Amino acid sequence: MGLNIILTQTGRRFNRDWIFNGIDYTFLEGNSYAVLGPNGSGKSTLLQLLNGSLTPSTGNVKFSFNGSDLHAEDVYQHISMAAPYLELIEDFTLTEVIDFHFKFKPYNNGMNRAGIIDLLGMKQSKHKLVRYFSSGMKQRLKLALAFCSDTAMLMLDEPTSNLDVQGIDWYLQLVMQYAGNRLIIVGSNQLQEYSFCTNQLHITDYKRPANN
Ligand SMILES: Nc1ncnc2c1ncn2[C@@H]1O[C@H](COP(=O)(O)OP(=O)(O)OP(=O)(O)O)[C@@H](O)[C@H]1O
Repeated sequence: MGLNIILTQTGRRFNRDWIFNGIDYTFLEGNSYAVLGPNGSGKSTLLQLLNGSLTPSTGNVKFSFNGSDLHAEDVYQHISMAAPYLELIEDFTLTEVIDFHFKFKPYNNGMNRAGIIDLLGMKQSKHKLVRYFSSGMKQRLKLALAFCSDTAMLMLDEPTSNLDVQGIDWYLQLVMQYAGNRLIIVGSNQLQEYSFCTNQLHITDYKRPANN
């Protein structure tokens, strides 16, 4: 399995404001990339282009899966994503959230519901409604769902938001154990959460004015 993404002269604007422009960049299967930049620079916007949920205003975003072209609207099937703006279903219990998620995505090899609850250390909270989880517990749950899904791309926007020091260590363990050989893209401005990435894309390099 493998997902590749090729950007050619890619730019995005909202109304008259160009967020970035002229990105030529290739994201290759099996590699890890950090998308870096200060608050409001356009990291989340670029991640949305890379997961097919937003179209570029100029230039191209081309996806391929196992060597065949993939339509942007089908990319979501091959992605697991964790981000502060993607909400969990608050009216579900932990068990229900896990079962619901894995109706749509397959488990990683050898993983199952009990394995995830173990990984989270949340046996006591199996039947607790997610709305009563702390913000750190919710973040851990989002990360566990993403890492334990068998998908070609792992997309993590601000993966350690709301995590304490132990939570950050726990996240780094997930990276070592469950990242596997997939394409990993991390949107971040905190070294601790992207230092394992072997490639870096700085949004500020693409703040040049647009021609159109
Ligand atoms: N739907 C939208 N309509 C108009 N402007 C938008 C929209 N989405 C994002 N923006 C603007 O685009 C810019 C980039 O936002 P984005 O969320 O991509 O930044 P970011 O680098 O992820 O920021 P942060 O680190 O704070 O999460 C901001 O100025 C934001 O206001």
